[in-house]
Amino acid sequence: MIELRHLSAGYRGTPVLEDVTLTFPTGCVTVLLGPNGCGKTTLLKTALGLLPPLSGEVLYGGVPLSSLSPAQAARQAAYMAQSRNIPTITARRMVLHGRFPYLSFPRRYRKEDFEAADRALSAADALALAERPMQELSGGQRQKVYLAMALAQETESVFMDEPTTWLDVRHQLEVMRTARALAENGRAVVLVSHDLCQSLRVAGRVALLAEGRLQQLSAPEALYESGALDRAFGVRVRRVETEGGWQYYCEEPPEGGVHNG
Ligand SMILES: Nc1ncnc2c1ncn2[C@@H]1O[C@H](COP(=O)(O)OP(=O)(O)OP(=O)(O)O)[C@@H](O)[C@H]1O
Repeated sequence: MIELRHLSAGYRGTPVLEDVTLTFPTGCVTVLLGPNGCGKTTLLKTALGLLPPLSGEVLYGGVPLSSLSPAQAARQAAYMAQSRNIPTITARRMVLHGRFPYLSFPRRYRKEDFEAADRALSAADALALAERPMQELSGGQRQKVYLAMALAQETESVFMDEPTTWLDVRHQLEVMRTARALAENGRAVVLVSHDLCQSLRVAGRVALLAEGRLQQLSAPEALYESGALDRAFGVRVRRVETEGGWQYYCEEPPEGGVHNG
């Protein structure tokens, strides 16, 4: 399990987030929610060791991340990043990059790496794209390949930064279903999304970040009932009960805005 202890994260000594204590348990989708620029990506990158903490600790299974090699860390946590350069390779080669942490010198893929890559392509509904060059794929198709690359890493924790960007509604729902299925199969899924309504439906727990702090960590229903979402986003979040459970939606704030307390 990955754990953040009194973590301050930011750039060049200036914190974006301070004193965040949070665990990402297995079997659960933890969604990070918060307004633009509140530090969601900064927190993910710090938890993954891509950005050094300003203070506090990141622990992987009780071991400080700073004491692990990049390959050891990458066998525990995979990252589906928000944007990246598009290399001139096929989708299958891209997904095989997810196997790097398992290769020893000389880096030659084994049969099991090809099998893991194809399992991941299949789970991300991207097997049909395997031989296509990345450069020729649409934004949504590429997004599926990046998801497959993260899955091919076969880690206990999977971090996804806005994984539904570029996807049409059906594929957005599929990615959310995949996130939930990964958690049901015992993984820890950490998801950043701007789709408040989908996030509240998929989350086991929501960490609400705003004003440089972790404001609240709770189940979606409790977070909704607290009114903290309305205050953080300056909207009115509403919900209706349907056969499929709660459906959330947002309305304009009342005149005069949403007040604290
Ligand atoms: N490389 C960087 N150097 C300096 N400041 C940065 C850097 N990257 C991000 N920031 C700043 O850190 C703050 C948090 O950015 P971050 O990308 O973590 O926010 P976010 O919550 O993920 O935002 P969004 O919802 O818009 O994607 C912002 O003020 C941003 O300008």
